[in-house]
Amino acid sequence: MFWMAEFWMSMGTMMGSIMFVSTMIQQFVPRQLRNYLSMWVQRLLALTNPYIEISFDEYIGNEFEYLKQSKTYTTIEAYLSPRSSKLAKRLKAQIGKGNKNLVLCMDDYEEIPDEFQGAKVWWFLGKTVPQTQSLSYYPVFGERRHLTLKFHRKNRDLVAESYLNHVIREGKATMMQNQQRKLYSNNPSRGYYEYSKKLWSHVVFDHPLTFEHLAMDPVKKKEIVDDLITFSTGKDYYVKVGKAWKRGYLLYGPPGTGKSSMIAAMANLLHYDIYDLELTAVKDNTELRRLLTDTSSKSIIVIEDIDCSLELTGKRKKKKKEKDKEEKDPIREMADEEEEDSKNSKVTLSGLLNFIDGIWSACGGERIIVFTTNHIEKLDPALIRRGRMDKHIEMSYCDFEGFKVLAKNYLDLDSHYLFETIRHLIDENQITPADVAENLMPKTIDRDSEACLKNLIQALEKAKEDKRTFGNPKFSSTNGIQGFVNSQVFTSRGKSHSMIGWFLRDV
Ligand SMILES: Nc1ncnc2c1ncn2[C@@H]1O[C@H](COP(=O)(O)OP(=O)(O)OP(=O)(O)O)[C@@H](O)[C@H]1O
Ligand SMILES: [Mg+2]
Repeated sequence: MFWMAEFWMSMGTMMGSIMFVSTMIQQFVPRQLRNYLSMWVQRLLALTNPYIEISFDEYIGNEFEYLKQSKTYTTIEAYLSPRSSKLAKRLKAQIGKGNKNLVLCMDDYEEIPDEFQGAKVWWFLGKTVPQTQSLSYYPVFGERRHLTLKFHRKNRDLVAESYLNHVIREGKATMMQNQQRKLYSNNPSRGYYEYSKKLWSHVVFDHPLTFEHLAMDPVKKKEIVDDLITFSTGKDYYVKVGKAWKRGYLLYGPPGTGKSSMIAAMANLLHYDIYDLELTAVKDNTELRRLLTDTSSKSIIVIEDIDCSLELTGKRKKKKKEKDKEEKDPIREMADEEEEDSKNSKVTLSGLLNFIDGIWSACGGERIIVFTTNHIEKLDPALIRRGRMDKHIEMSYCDFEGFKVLAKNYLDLDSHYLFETIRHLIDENQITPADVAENLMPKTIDRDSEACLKNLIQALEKAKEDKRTFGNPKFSSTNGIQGFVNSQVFTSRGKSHSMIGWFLRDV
């Protein structure tokens, strides 16, 4: 016991002496000499210390200017977040973007190890606390954190050339995943928004639909997913072949076959924003260009019902003019024309072609352009030729494979004795996935699966009966009962069915 007391007493004396010497140095050694001495001490330590440290500050700037949060720091923080939650002993919890979930990150003065290609490194979160507190609007005099990366000097090249790039790449990917995605729609060029100069307005895009939910041929589905992933990871390839980093998809098929649903699945797969472009609200080609340059990269630009959009700019106006010509006096006619011109979009086909693949589409890159249509045969071949619309995807009626996907989604069923009956009926009829989905949707609180399957069988039998009476239906109705529907009904309702309308309906 006695030796312990003596040990602590001598320790105390030693600490006291160190403190005394350091106070003396602070008091009597001039600052410049102090800095000089400290530099030499650091150099001597570096000779014996085999570890190298790189520090990343939370804020950029100095005390005399407004401090900006460093993007590098936040990216590294995002990279470390999943590792911290596994490895750090003390963690801080923050609410993630959109108040959705808790994000864990390491607490101050914590250290976590990481490994890269066999090399071990350590990350340490430190902070500098100001000596004196003063009031400020800006975080100038507040606490400043810094992340320090420590590694052995033999790994210097590996860290500088590969590891840091890996950290930034992964960090950015994590940030993308945590980010809330947006569904933008263009504002009409006349009216309030013209003065506020806001071309797009947005809502949070939070649609749960993924490729797994989509009822379609599994081989085709895999091909599309592969194509999208190849595109999103193909930056270097596009640079190599000298192409703008964009890809066009044309989705065509009858109503209710999943064209809009596929756009949601694409956005969810790639974590891209969606820009739903309503062409009829665009004043002219110049505005179309401005809209494009105002989109961000990592986005899907959608023009729904493209056949209806183009019709509005040309043919329909002409017909009306011809009809009215004989009935009106010339002055009235001119005034009406001017009024109509100011209302109608003057976007031309060539403007749209420029929009897709002209020099304007090269701004920024990483954009997907999607057109949807119920009538591919109505589209100008120039608009959909490969290179503009690189991939043409036909969305079609539901087959048995598609039904199985929907039965799993809606009823959590992999098999059922009624499946065989449905297989025969589905092969004999044309029914859209939207109709199948509607029939499979439980209508009672007990979610009786068998009743839903019977509903579907009933709808399919009715469709069979109708087919016998009226012939093959052009399209199915979307109220769950198969019917003979004139295709004109769908053409005329076309424009009101924009992506945003669909999104809000589905949410
Ligand atoms: N292939 C599919 N897989 C899964 N669900 C589908 C599919 N097709 C349609 N649905 C269901 O039907 C609803 C309507 O489909 P969606 O809006 O995607 O059709 P659409 O092809 O865009 O139709 P329109 O041509 O009228 O715009 C969706 O919300 C979804 O619930
Ligand atoms: Mg649609």
